[in-house]
Amino acid sequence: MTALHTLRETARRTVDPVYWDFVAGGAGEERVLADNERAFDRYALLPRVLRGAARRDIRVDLPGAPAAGPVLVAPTAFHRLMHPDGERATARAAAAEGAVLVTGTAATVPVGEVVAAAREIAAGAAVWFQLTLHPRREVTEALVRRAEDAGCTALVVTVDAPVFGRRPRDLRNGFTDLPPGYAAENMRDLPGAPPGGLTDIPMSPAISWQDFDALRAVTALPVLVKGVLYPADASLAVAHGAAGVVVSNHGGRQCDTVPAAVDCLPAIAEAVAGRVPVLLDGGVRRGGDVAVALALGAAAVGVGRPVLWGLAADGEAGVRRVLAELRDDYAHTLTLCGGARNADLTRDMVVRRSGTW
Ligand SMILES: Cc1cc2nc3c(=O)[nH]c(=O)nc-3n(C[C@H](O)[C@H](O)[C@H](O)COP(=O)(O)O)c2cc1C
Ligand SMILES: CC(C)CC(=O)C(=O)O
Repeated sequence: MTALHTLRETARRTVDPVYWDFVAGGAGEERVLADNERAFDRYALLPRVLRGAARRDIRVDLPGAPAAGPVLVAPTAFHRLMHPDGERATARAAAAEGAVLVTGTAATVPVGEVVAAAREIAAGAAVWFQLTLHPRREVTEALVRRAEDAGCTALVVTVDAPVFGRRPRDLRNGFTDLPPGYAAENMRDLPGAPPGGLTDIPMSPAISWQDFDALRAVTALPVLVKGVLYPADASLAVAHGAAGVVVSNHGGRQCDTVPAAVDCLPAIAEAVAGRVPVLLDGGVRRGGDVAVALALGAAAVGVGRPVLWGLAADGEAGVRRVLAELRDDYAHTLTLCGGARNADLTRDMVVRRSGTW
């Protein structure tokens, strides 16, 4: 069992089973959830040798995060369900490990406190804000102002949630709202918006690129688009001024009939053609997965559930262990593949693992 899997099992024993199901589960029959991880087993790396790769540097320049580590904390809702310190602990851990933290609309600690917690650990810590666009633009704008005032350095707009995914575990458990004392704090007291319960996260199928353009008009922050699987949508995102594209199927929590995230990466990297960074999340569980994603064209990867395992198992220290393990395992894999820099991992080094055709 890897270090991450040990933390997962500790978390499973620690967390209320209803909250565990919320985190661990996915939409429908959880086919996509399973496939995100399994897909990485279908790829193998062909190492290069004798490349004189002694001076390793795995940093990457991302929007609002120069010299970031290649593993980001993907935005996940309601960290206080995992640990009383919630997003505060996650922020401190991410800052300590040099990882970009994406906090967001559904955080249970207000964004100002999250950024302050990160900056207490490292003055230059980068925190991005995940935004779910509200059909009423003034609500979105008020949320953006909160993120800007807090000191977030980029926005990440989630585009794969026009409606909430149908998640059988949550339906069976009756997990339809947050327990008393917990709220999506950033949604509190917004003009005309409801008070910040689970169902108050604004999801609307009416949102379009026009809303995206309207968002860009009210902020100077770089805006990434998260949840793209269709290559032409990645091109559209670039055309609409996106600063980055995140290939993601929302960790298998939305549509249960889409491909594994990593399988969508090459076509999107091709469509974007280096104009903006392409990121990937979904199923990343080891350094080799990070290496495969980078070789297939990702500039960096996000991790969702493993961070929550670490948080539930051991708070800030647990999240640090997860991020350090993935970073160090990636760096080790890079060296084993003859690379010193992320760019040394190239697409021709990725092959199908035998027996998985
Ligand atoms: C419990 C949980 C909550 C999530 N909440 C959000 C969210 O609020 N906004 C969002 O864009 N993505 C959300 N995601 C999706 C993650 O950002 C990410 O796409 C996914 O977790 C990556 O897959 P992984 O968990 O296999 O690493 C959530 C995922 C989980 C597991
Ligand atoms: C509360 C939700 C908006 C969080 C989410 O995106 C998810 O559970 O996948």
